[in-house]
Amino acid sequence: MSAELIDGKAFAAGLRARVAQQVPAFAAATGRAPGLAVVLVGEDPASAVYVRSKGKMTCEAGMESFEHRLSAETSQEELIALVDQLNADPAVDGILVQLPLPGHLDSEAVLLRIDPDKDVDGFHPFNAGRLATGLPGFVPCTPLGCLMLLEDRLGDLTGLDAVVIGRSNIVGKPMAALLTAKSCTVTLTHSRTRNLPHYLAHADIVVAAVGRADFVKGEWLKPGATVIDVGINRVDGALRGDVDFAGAASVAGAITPVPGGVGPMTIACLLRNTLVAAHRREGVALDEDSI
Ligand SMILES: Nc1nc2c(c(=O)[nH]1)N[C@@H](CN(C=O)c1ccc(C(=O)N[C@@H](CCC(=O)O)C(=O)O)cc1)CN2
Ligand SMILES: [Mg+2]
Repeated sequence: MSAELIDGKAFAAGLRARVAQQVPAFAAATGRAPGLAVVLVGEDPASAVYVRSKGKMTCEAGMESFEHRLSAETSQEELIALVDQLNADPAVDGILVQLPLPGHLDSEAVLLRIDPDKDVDGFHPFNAGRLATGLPGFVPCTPLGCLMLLEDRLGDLTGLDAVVIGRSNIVGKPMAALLTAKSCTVTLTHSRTRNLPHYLAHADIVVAAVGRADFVKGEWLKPGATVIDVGINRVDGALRGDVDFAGAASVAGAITPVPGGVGPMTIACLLRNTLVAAHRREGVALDEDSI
């Protein structure tokens, strides 16, 4: 292995500490802590772990956590009613509905119901549109975390060639928009792209979010590339990324591990977005770029 390891776990811990540092001043100005409501529907084991972590880290940052656990049989109307209640609650600055939802529920309609000013996941089409047009809004946590790791490693990204693999609304598309806003030359590829190695051969930055274990091979990479692996694939009880780590690590300049790379950044960025939402809602000044 010659690549440098990008320690997302350590970076995320630093980000959570910077968020926590800002909470007392907000509380002094408003008489309350920032509040995050997380909604879990059903018993998906991975989702339950993520929701527990979100609650724990929200409290550790000095913020208020409101957890809503609903049965797998919850109806669309009941879920929408809860979102309406959270939209109207002044103690709630951020609302997150844990995905995936059980199959009988309409995720798009639920996300559309969240007040865009409380949409700390950045999944509402209003915030997606703001990101696409370069206006301030909320950026989805996973691609925001990837961008922070990239800027920490590479500094100014201007002019770099970036290839994003995966076109989901949650990672691939917002990632491409963020890198475009940072003046990268971005190619958005996906599982159906013909001749992916052709595009990767020129990429200074690779973000893999395709959802297939070991999909990206080391020999496809440009030597020295910075590789961000968003994949969390469970194979025979172990976690695997979307990148063949051993092969890629002998070619890349730097790479995120799985676990311990992008994953921890997702929750840290959620806390960051909640802090930002609270300040914006209360009209309290915050230097958002310093966090
Ligand atoms: N409403 C949302 N739903 C989902 C999101 C999201 O951002 N908003 N993202 C994922 C799940 N997720 C957070 O919700 C998440 C995934 C992974 C991690 C993480 O820390 N992963 C660890 C490994 C953990 C493990 O062993 O499973 C790592 O990569 O090191 C945190 C949060 C889908 N749903
Ligand atoms: Mg995510």
